[in-house]
Amino acid sequence: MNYKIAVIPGDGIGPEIVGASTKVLDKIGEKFNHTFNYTEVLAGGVAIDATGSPLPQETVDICKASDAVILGALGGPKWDNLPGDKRPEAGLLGIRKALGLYANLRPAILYEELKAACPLKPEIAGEGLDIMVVRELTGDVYFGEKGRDGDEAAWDIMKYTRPEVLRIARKAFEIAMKRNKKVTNVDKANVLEVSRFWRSCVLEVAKDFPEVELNHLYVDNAAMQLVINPKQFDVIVTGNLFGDILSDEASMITGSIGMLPSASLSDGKFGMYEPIHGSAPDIAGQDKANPIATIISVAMMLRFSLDLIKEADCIEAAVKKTLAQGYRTGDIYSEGMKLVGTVEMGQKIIENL
Ligand SMILES: NC(=O)c1ccc[n+]([C@@H]2O[C@H](COP(=O)([O-])OP(=O)(O)OC[C@H]3O[C@@H](n4cnc5c(N)ncnc54)[C@H](O)[C@@H]3O)[C@@H](O)[C@H]2O)c1
Ligand SMILES: CC(C)[C@H](C(=O)O)[C@@H](O)C(=O)O
Ligand SMILES: [Mg+2]
Repeated sequence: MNYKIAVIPGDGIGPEIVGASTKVLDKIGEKFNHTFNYTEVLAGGVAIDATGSPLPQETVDICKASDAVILGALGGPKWDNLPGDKRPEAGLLGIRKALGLYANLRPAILYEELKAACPLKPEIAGEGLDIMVVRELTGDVYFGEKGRDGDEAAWDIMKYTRPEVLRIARKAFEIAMKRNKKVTNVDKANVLEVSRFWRSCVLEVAKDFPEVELNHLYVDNAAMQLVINPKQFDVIVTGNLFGDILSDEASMITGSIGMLPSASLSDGKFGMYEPIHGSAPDIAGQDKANPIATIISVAMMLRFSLDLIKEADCIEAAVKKTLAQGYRTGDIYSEGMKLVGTVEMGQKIIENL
């Protein structure tokens, strides 16, 4: 089969990690007889430099005409002083919104091989830690009304509508039905009206899933529970802002932010696949970035958007094998392991496909 893939390398380490993952995908194509046709498009800082806009219309059009999108990371210090709507990050929010990608699945899995990189005590992290953070991605304070009154005040309105909450809650319950049938709703319903509303919508959807156990945590408690008892979680469903923060926290439990992939999905098969981390300006261009989050994001693309399950399994198995052989980028390195760069990590994974 032939597949059309839009590729947004972006800024900082973006081109390095995306380069490693498309090489993995090419090898999968060879092995399983598929052709992946890439169209590289601009977004973020590099798009600002080339076109003046963080999200050129051409990028949106090409993404819409593709089967799926792979994104590296957008943003960096060079563009930090631009006004909000001109920043690289506005390009990321814009593409998520334009493609209707309301459900962001961020699986935090602690690989057996990476136990030494997990900062939690072994008895806390335990065996087989596997959490799915389902983050709402096109609403909340990210997309509410914004304003600024000169030097006096500024505001970003936190708002959710009923259809927005119902659809993300449904997604979370459907995912839980295929896992351990437990959903933890995370909000701040003790303080925020928007959270009380969110929770009432989640409760409404829960009625359609009587087999799923539902509990609720306030976000501050959830942040604490993630480090004291992460094994209690199966699926976490939460809003855009809380999900952003909690998924970075969950990523560290897996050893590094360089390990956490994500799928940003709409209702159909289409999706954008992006690591949860950023452009890591501190290590950009130095062959130090861990490409695994992006490579596993590509496996998620094969699984969710292209229905290529064997191929996705093959990538995930190759990543595990490479870790079992002791290869580590700096972020997941521990004593006695073999330190490799981005390129070599990618090559080892390809050899293990
Ligand atoms: N999806 C995205 O495009 C995305 C996500 C988060 C942040 N950002 C942007 O990226 C820029 C930098 O943000 P930040 O520094 O807060 O977060 P970051 O995730 O880029 O980096 C945080 C820390 O994690 C490390 N790190 C991140 N990814 C890594 C990897 N693959 N391998 C090894 N180490 C890795 C970095 O070196 C850094 O020390 C900002 O402009 C921010 O807005 C973009
Ligand atoms: C860069 C930023 C807009 C983005 C977000 O907050 O969604 C990032 O932190 C992420 O987690 O994908
Ligand atoms: Mg984030």
